Amino acid sequence: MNPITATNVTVAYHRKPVLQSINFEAPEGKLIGIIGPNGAGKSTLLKSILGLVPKASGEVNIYGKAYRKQRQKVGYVPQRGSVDWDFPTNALDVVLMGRYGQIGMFRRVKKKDRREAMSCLEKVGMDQYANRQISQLSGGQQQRVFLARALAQNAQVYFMDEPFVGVDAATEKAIIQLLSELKDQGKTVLVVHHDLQTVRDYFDWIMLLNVRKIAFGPTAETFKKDLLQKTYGGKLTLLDQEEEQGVTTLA
Ligand SMILES: Nc1ncnc2c1ncn2[C@@H]1O[C@H](COP(=O)(O)OP(=O)(O)OP(=O)(O)O)[C@@H](O)[C@H]1O
Repeated sequence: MNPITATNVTVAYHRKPVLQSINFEAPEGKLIGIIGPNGAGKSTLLKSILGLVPKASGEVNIYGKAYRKQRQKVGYVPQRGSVDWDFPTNALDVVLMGRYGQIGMFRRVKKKDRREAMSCLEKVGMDQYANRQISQLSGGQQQRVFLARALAQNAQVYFMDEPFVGVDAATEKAIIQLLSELKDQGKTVLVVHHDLQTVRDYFDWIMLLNVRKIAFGPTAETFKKDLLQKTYGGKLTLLDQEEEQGVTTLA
């Protein structure tokens, strides 16, 4: 069964549609990039799937059922800028929050949960910061803690909103390693992504989005100049310049 099925999803802010009639079926066990210009609706697509913004119409199913029935199967790494980092909590507690689906809101956190959470922090190289307040971590370290929280959830489908923004090369590598481990475990990961240069290396499939779905398919067939032109419009001249400089190679 497909991990995500979106049917006719339309979202409007103040009556202005920012996503229009989006249909897609995401294949299982793939790393999927969502690509498109600023304001294309990429974050809104993730939020509408997770029920964080209301849909004007349409429906999304996770493994055939509404999201509210499948919460435990879904992990979300929000955009770093959208999180209140002054919230007084330490890194380990943030990761433990990821386990509440399994612990149950009103049951006590057991040693096993702490061990699991610590091992997730270890996987992202943050175990030595377990007791540090999250406001006292660097941007890249905060991002790693959020990834650890998603790991602790042990979900089947992950949504990540620009996880590579503002992180150093080592963190970017760590995230990519983690994504490929999730994929090896048969999990499906949707990632909002900006850097066109890395699309081909990072993703098996991509969605090109600009209010409407322009294309969705295997990267080799979809990361094409004509489709990118349709997605980015006039802004693609910038890509052409990069191509001339040998920075981006478009098929
Ligand atoms: N809470 C909101 N209220 C009103 N309009 C919003 C809100 N959030 C987003 N928008 C508008 O919806 C459109 C899509 O925004 P969204 O953040 O989904 O785009 P995006 O593709 O993720 O952009 P970026 O690449 O810049 O992060 C934009 O025009 C934005 O201004």
